[in-house]
Amino acid sequence: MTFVPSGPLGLPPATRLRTLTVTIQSSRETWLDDAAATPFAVRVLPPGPMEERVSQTRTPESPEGAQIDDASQVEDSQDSSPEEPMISLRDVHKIYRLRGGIEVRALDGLSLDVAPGSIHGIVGTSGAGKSTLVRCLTSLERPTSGHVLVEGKDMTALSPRALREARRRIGMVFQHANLLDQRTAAQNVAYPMTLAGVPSGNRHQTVARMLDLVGLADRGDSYPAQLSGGQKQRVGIARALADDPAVLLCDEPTSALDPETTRSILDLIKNVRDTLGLTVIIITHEMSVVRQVCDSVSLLQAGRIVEGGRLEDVVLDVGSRLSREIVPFPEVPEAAVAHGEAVLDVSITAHPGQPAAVALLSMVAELGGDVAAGVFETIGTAQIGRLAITVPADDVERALSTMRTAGITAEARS
Ligand SMILES: Nc1ncnc2c1ncn2[C@@H]1O[C@H](COP(=O)(O)OP(=O)(O)OP(=O)(O)O)[C@@H](O)[C@H]1O
Repeated sequence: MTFVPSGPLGLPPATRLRTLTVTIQSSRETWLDDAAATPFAVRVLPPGPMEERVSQTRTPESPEGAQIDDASQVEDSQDSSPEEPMISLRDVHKIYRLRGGIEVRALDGLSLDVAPGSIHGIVGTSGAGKSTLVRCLTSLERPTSGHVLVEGKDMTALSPRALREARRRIGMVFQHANLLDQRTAAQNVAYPMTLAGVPSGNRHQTVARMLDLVGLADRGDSYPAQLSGGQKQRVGIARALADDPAVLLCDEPTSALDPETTRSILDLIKNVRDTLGLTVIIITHEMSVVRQVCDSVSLLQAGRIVEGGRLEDVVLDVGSRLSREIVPFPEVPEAAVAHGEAVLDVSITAHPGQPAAVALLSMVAELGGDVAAGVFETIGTAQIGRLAITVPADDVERALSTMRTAGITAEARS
């Protein structure tokens, strides 16, 4: 049993807290080593009879998929003011056609806006379309239809040359840093700039600045084998930042790290967002990542965003799937439930000055129940509590009705 201090939930310091982690299973794939050292990587796809249907994309600016060679032409027509989203996906479809004419709708009308300077989490189960989304965002793949706008530029309408420029505005961080083993940390950070033809004087300055920013100013001469997993990831982040991106796209950036290193890498991501004013997208299956670092979140399911919004709003919508996964109900071992008792799942929310937990606890006491387990989280200015309440099995309906009348969300655990 662990304890939380009192807060807006109005809990006495000795109230039980047990935080659980819910995982959305997701497998990530390998990225080619050399390609991953560039801001964009080639993904190794599973072998199989896959055939991509490439369609012409029609946009208002480029009828029938005409390509625009000068990015500024697009900028003029799609002015990116501060109020505009930094990233905007509009009705994006990605259809793969397998041999035999079978179609896989990897993205199925996905629309999403990400505000400038925000950290946006995208979660979804395996096969939901996360990798396809990453590839469409970075233009490694072209959507079958729809628009992908980054900084107001429609990536689906640019010529190869303009697209190369636009892609440099997106830095990528992967699950594994994928550093080049034969190069030092500094050389790894410099690599994308070398490819982009940045003069060596500027390169050296930028590398020093980036290594300093990620807390590795004194490790520039170290080779990857001499660095810890967290340090390698820091080098990967420095490399992603070296080409001065506006967007940092992080694909499972902490999935291979232990909890403490995860925390420090997320702090770093937050810090670089604050320092450089970046917009960050984090693809993750770890709800702790969403809780710790995201301002907003989207749930991707079967190629569509089915839930999402500001983290605080999402979590306060206690019945939503995202809310239940970000702040899950606590487990209650069968042995902890006495014969003749039933478990109720109860959710409460509170804001500063509006405590809710004490009222609930006295209601539970009146009902002859008890708190078997509880989880409390503070997100922004809101607090949410998930409690497993035991009540006499004969009193379940009365207990549910009493709580619901008091505006408390409660249901019997099946
Ligand atoms: N090149 C391809 N050809 C055919 N189908 C594909 C291709 N790439 C992805 N798919 C299919 O598109 C759907 C979404 O796949 P995607 O890899 O984007 O999911 P994901 O959310 O990244 O999954 P995971 O977390 O397991 O990596 C799946 O049904 C997948 O089989």
